[in-house]
Amino acid sequence: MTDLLITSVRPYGEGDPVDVLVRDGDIAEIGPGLTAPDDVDTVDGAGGVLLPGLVDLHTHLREPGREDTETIGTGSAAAALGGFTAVFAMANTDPVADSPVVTDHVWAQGQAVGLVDVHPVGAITVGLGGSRLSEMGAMAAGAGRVRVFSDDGKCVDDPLLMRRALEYASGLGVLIAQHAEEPRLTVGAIANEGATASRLGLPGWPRSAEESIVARDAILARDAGARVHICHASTEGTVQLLRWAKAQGIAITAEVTPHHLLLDDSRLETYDAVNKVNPPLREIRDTTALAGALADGTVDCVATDHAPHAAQEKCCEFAIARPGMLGLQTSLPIVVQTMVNTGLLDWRGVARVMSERPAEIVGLTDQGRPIAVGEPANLTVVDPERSWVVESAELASLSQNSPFQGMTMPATVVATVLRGAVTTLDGEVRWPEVVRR
Ligand SMILES: NC(=O)N[C@@H](CC(=O)O)C(=O)O
Ligand SMILES: [Zn+2]
Ligand SMILES: [Zn+2]
Repeated sequence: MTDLLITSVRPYGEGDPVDVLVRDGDIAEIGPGLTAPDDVDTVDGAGGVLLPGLVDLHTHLREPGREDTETIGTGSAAAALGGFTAVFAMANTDPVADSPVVTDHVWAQGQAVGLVDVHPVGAITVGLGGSRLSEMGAMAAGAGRVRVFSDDGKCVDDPLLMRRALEYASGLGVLIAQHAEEPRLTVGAIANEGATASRLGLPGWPRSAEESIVARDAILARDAGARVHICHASTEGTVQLLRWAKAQGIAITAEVTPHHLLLDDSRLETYDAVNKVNPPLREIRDTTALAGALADGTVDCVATDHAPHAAQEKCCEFAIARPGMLGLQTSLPIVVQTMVNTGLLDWRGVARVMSERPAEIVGLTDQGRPIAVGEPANLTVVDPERSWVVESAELASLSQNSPFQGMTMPATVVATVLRGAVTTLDGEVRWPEVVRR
């Protein structure tokens, strides 16, 4: 059965436009002038770029516990509109995703929604408490097949516990993802420690809080023979440490967020808490180092750290506002702006950092695949020329804390395809069936 014909797209932005025919969820034919039966679903690519479906290793979907700010349904819609076919939902929910009860629910609910594969991240420690390891094996063996564990939102700061987590994870073949923040160095901290924070009277969050943990964990991973992944790398020093660690053959990987590529702490002048995030926005030298590192592979991939918060948690004093920013619907255009339009990456590079590498890091075998006959049709069509203006209220998320409000994005996700089914087209979600949102 033919599912779908995508016309006039340029895989990886290369060569002349071709058509792509999808059958039974897989790519069946690629070439110019393909035809399909009349009743087949079609997407007009209009000469746009075809990428493998995007994969996000770091999102917060807030279900269970804070369904007033996001659900697996609304978060899935935002993800699909952003070009994603798989996302990893962090464990800092309520209850915490520290048991198969929660992780299996997240997986099952994501499948019931059907817009994007929602892979649960399991907590490393019980209740994110930082003192006792969770039952990683039970979560890995459950229906949610958890393959990434993280206490994100909190750092696993106890070095002995981190060592044990790495050893345990390496035996299970799963990945530990660290929120690198030495908590003793960030007590009361809210903005990057530097000139801007001093001028604005905001307590500083020093780079050393991140870098000391990155260095420590690289060494712990080396000695455990384990892999470690660094969440939301934000400093020039972290880039240098990653470069050093990779040169030693340490199995360390890292992600950077779109906001840490584009924004710096000069945004804080307004005291608008939409710019509050953890780790904080840094300085130009950091954004420059991160972009260079993403281009040369020192930083492996982009991850959104999509972190929805309610209005009352953001429209308040900077000091008490929650940290976090929306990211799913703006990530691809920001990568275009910071990496493609600057000449740092071509579209092959975008496919690498937003799909192939993240899929590889977590061992997804059906995502981040080549655009080729016989491969699963997880695809994203991008119009690289069509710009749009961010209106937070119009994003699919239940929350509106986008720091990109009012900014012009240089590129548009035209369509997203999950296993041959169109999940979004021209900014509209195609809900597979009536589901709870
Ligand atoms: N990034 C953030 O500022 N906030 C995240 C937690 C986290 O990613 O550390 C959240 O859950 O809101
Ligand atoms: Zn974090
Ligand atoms: Zn996070």
